[in-house]
Amino acid sequence: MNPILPPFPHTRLRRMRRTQALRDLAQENRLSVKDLIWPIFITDVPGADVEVSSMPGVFRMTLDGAVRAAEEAAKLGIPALCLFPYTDPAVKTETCEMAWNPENISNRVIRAIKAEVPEIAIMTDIALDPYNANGHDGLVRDGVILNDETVECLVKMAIAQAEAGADILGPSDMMDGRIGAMRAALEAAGHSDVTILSYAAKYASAFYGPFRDAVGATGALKGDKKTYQMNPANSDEAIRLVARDLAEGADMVMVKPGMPYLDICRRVKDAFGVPTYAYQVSGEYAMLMAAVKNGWLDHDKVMLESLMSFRRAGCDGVLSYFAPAAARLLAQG
Ligand SMILES: NCc1[nH]cc(CCC(=O)O)c1CC(=O)O
Repeated sequence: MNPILPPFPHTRLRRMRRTQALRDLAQENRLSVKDLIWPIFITDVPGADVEVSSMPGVFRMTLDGAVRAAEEAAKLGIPALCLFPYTDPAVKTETCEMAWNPENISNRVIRAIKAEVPEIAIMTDIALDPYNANGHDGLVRDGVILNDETVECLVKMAIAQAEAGADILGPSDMMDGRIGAMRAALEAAGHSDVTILSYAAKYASAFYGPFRDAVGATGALKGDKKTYQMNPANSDEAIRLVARDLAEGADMVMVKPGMPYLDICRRVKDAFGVPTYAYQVSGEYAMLMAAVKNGWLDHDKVMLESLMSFRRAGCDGVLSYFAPAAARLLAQG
């Protein structure tokens, strides 16, 4: 861009900011309820359907609660829900079989929502951590996260979710080769319409802390995820990962976390022009809500400003725990 800018006073940039009507006309980006994906935590553990202490206003839901959330999302116009299971430590094993069990909580919730509110798109999470005694996204042997063996498990998980009726599969595991393996397996199993939103540029971030509380992984996780999630210092590597996942058959890509990585969102959108999403993760939500609770920030204003920042950075949409609150506010105009 090469702006033509005659000298002052011919140019007075404040002219276009004088009234709301002029500001509306000059506005470059807009935030709509249609840009939102609402992540929810689901559980079948009795008594676990409570507020997540580090995420004020976010509650784990039972199957019935999740169906009600889908009804609410439909009423508000939110196009998609993303499901994250909180599991009983007793079902977590080192081999993670529960991850591809058609009767696990995620797959039951997918079927229940699809039966009651079919118009809502259901996104899933594909990674072994909710079912892994080690808390890692992949199988662990002698302290090493196994890539190829994990991919086989992830493919089984993907097929089980597709069979349950998921619309969007969200591999969040960061193993190499998983998108291609899943795409081939989906085609072979007759699920050629199931979309993949790859967590392509997912960083080893400290901002996931509250999420690990929400899904009950905090105690289980041994060590960190730095051998598979990205180094927060890297940017070119994100471009290579996105290129790789698109080449393997991803329909959409994600950058995660969101606000500390808006530069990556912009680079990805400019480089590829594909449907690009950001995940405003649990720690970002917790951070804003903590300041709101202290009376230091205005809830509605920071919520909308933070969500708009993703649109300005080139994102087509955003996964956010603020989705229902933002949708209600956007409906008021
Ligand atoms: N596969 C796990 C997964 N999927 C989504 C999140 C984080 C989401 C959030 O913080 O809101 C994580 C956590 C992690 O990688 O440890």
